Amino acid sequence: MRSIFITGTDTDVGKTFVSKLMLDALKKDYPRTLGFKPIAAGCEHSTNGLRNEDALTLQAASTIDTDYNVINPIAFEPPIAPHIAAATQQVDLSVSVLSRHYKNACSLAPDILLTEGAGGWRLPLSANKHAEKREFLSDFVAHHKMQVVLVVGMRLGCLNHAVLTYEAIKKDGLTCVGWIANRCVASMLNYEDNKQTLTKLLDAPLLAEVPYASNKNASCVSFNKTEYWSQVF
Ligand SMILES: Nc1ncnc2c1ncn2[C@@H]1O[C@H](COP(=O)(O)OP(=O)(O)OP(=O)(O)O)[C@@H](O)[C@H]1O
Ligand SMILES: C[C@H](N)[C@H](N)CCCCCC(=O)O
Ligand SMILES: [Mg+2]
Repeated sequence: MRSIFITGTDTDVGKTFVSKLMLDALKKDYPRTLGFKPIAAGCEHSTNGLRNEDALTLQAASTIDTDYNVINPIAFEPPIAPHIAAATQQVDLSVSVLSRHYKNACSLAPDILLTEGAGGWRLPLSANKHAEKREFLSDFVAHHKMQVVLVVGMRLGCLNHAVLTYEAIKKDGLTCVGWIANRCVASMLNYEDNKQTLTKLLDAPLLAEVPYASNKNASCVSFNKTEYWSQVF
């Protein structure tokens, strides 16, 4: 099984949008695909319990048919930082709890498991004055030695966010197998110059470019893979 973690330069940069396109593209070479959204903040009440749009998107794009709760085991209603929602509801958000859910997803024997983060790389799972008592979502990714794909939301400010995220991934001892340029805004001035800058600053290949979809629907855009895509996947 290949275990890929999808991180982004921030919340709302297109991790889910790109994950859906990746799951679509990967099923040719990896028949059993599974998207996994361990923590979702921002859910709607349904008759079956809380439901999150990202997790539903991943569920629909996966070839493995499984229960919602496997794909999204930890769901909070308010669209806020998950550790704050967890504290309010006295829910244990930790690497050990996430690992239990991760093992459950792995037990379905996917050829590829695509785990979508929440927010950016250093998302807190718990906050404590004492550094040794803190946990971050990145600790969970490091614990399972996942390969990381960085989604860069191509908008002003992304250079700083992309370089800092890349540095943190490396510092955590993980491999960023590539980055994806997602045109999440209608127009970015000097887009090509920004893309070229990132190809020089990030020591990881550009795997694909995703055009802007004016209707915000990932089914309406083509996923433009580079020559590096097939080397990585
Ligand atoms: N290439 C694109 N073209 C048009 N709209 C896009 C594109 N990428 C993302 N969007 C839109 O931007 C919004 C944020 O995207 P998305 O939900 O995928 O972000 P995210 O990084 O997964 O956020 P979160 O941190 O909440 O999981 C969505 O409305 C999505 O449809
Ligand atoms: C609600 C939002 N869309 C995400 N699900 C959660 C983003 C948390 C970001 C936390 C932070 O880094 O400030
Ligand atoms: Mg998302």
